[in-house]
Amino acid sequence: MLDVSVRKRQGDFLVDAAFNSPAAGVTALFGRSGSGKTSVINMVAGLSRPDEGRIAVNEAALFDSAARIDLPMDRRRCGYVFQDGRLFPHMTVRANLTYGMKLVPAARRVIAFDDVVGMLGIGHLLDRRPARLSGGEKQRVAIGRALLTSPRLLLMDEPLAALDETRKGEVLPFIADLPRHFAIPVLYVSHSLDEILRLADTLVLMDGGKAVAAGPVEDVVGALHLSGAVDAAEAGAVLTTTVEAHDPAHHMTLLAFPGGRLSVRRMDLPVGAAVRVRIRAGEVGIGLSPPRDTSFQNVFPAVIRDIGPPQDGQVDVRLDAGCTVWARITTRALETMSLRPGQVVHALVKSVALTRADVAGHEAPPPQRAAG
Ligand SMILES: Nc1ncnc2c1ncn2[C@@H]1O[C@H](COP(=O)(O)OP(=O)(O)OP(=O)(O)O)[C@@H](O)[C@H]1O
Repeated sequence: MLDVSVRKRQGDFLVDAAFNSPAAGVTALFGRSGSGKTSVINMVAGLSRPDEGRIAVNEAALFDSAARIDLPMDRRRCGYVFQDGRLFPHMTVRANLTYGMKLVPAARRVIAFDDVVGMLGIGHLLDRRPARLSGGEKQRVAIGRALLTSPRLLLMDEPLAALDETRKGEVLPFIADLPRHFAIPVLYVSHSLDEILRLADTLVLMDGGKAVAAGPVEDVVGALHLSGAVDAAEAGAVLTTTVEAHDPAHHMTLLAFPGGRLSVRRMDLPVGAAVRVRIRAGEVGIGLSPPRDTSFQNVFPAVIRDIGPPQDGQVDVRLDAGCTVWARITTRALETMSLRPGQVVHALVKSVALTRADVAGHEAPPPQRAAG
């Protein structure tokens, strides 16, 4: 278990954040700029000292003001990957990597050089200096250097933020595989919902210095929708589904979820694989009866739970289809259809975005849009 409960005044800003998460997989700290994400991760690393609180990884206290524990950075055994890599420019990649390793007594080295180099695909770069690496290669080396300190927790503060989309796509699968491959929990700061949906198991939503929600990603995404922590275009639902069957004749795959089935573009995954999908509110409409003449492949019954406040002529409607799905419709449609809470309707899903296909331990494909 990763246990964080910290209080610190920084000028006018008060960090007062408490959350815990399983010390396994990726825990993401998510929130708007200035919400306190970096402040929290820096306190975990030992780069900044809370006024009071407790930080523990699997019962090992790194900081505990009541017990007067404040381990120095090197004894916290946290690997840290920064946004800008921070490699030593005068050293080769090999020297950068072994630098991290030599910081740790040989008896405590549980992660092997060859394993890290092989897993990150950086064997051909070992004799180069950082100036001759691409941004994505630099970040892979920075991750390798952090791993080779055999940390008990890997901290990553926006490690992809400085990369373009292509480079991000290169590095992201490595980060996704880290926790399982090396059995290391990762605490990951990002303000990109796409990244978080690809990577995270647990989501901590930060707002105004506080952790306002924490839990499995699928649960907390509902809170994101309500809190305004994501832009309207990004808001929606995230569901974990299971591959139920393939329809090779139509190049489709059927995904089972609590409300029924979703039909998406064919995925190369075995039946039974767990797949995380995202259904943006703007991609969902509402019908009073199941439409017969439509190209929509994904239509399922649902009950209206809430109708949000109107904004720019649109409202978000919270639907219960065995799990929460949001639909964004016009206020005019709301009035002409006389929609109200408790009513049984049909959700019409225009498209489903696949965000992660390894929830049950399978390889993650690149994100793709699937016609629905
Ligand atoms: N040393 C400091 N002294 C005073 N205020 C600080 C200090 N460090 C951070 N702050 C303030 O604390 C708040 C939270 O900053 P923090 O960097 O933790 O946010 P963040 O969520 O990581 O933001 P971003 O996504 O932009 O990196 C900000 O208002 C910032 O100005």
